[in-house]
Amino acid sequence: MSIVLSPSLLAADMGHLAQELQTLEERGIKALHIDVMDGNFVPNIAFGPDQIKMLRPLTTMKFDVHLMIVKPERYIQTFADAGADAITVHPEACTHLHRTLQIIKATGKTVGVSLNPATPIEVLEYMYELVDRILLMTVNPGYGGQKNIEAMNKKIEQLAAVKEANNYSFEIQVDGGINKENIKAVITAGARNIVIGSALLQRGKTEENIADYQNIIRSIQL
Ligand SMILES: O=C(CO)[C@H](O)[C@H](O)COP(=O)(O)O
Repeated sequence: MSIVLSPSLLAADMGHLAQELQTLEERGIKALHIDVMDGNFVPNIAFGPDQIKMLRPLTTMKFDVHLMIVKPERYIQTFADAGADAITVHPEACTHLHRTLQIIKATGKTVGVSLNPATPIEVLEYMYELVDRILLMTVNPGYGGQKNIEAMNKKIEQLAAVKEANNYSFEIQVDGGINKENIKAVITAGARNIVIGSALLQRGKTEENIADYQNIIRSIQL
């Protein structure tokens, strides 16, 4: 079973960023989740293309860029040029989701779509074949360190059932409040790419945490 662990940059120690990225890479992490927040779609502000551009030469990890911004189509090329490998947008923030997904596709980056907890998966009914990744938010987006909404496990199962029934190729990603206690439940429900911020990037404990998550993942029988 292949599970991707995607540490969230939001929880990184900004004073020692280069070192943090090196630790992640040395421990086998292949993807870094980068939350972009505009203070409008979500109440918080975080990261822009200039920071991503500066980080790009520091690591070979894939940059998985989650755009929590209104009208993301305005910035997709900018983030692609800055070094994103994967770009994810919210239907709740797009006027024309299909067009926005086509714009991402045209950049050659992988195409992701993310749903807030209150948004049902049915909004994606005609989009499933266009996307490489569906990110189910397991908290309301905007802040790291929030409590996981357990009811989202049912939504993960529902999406996994749609994927299985139709043989779709998209990856199911989850983000928000994932920790050592609940990671097994989200994977059992069907998630295969797990974003973790505050319960992974902890100064002095990051290496131990990664080993713990890798062990938990290895122990899961599906
Ligand atoms: O995108 C988020 C909030 O908008 C996530 O919650 C964040 O990336 C992960 O942080 P944590 O694991 O601490 O919940």
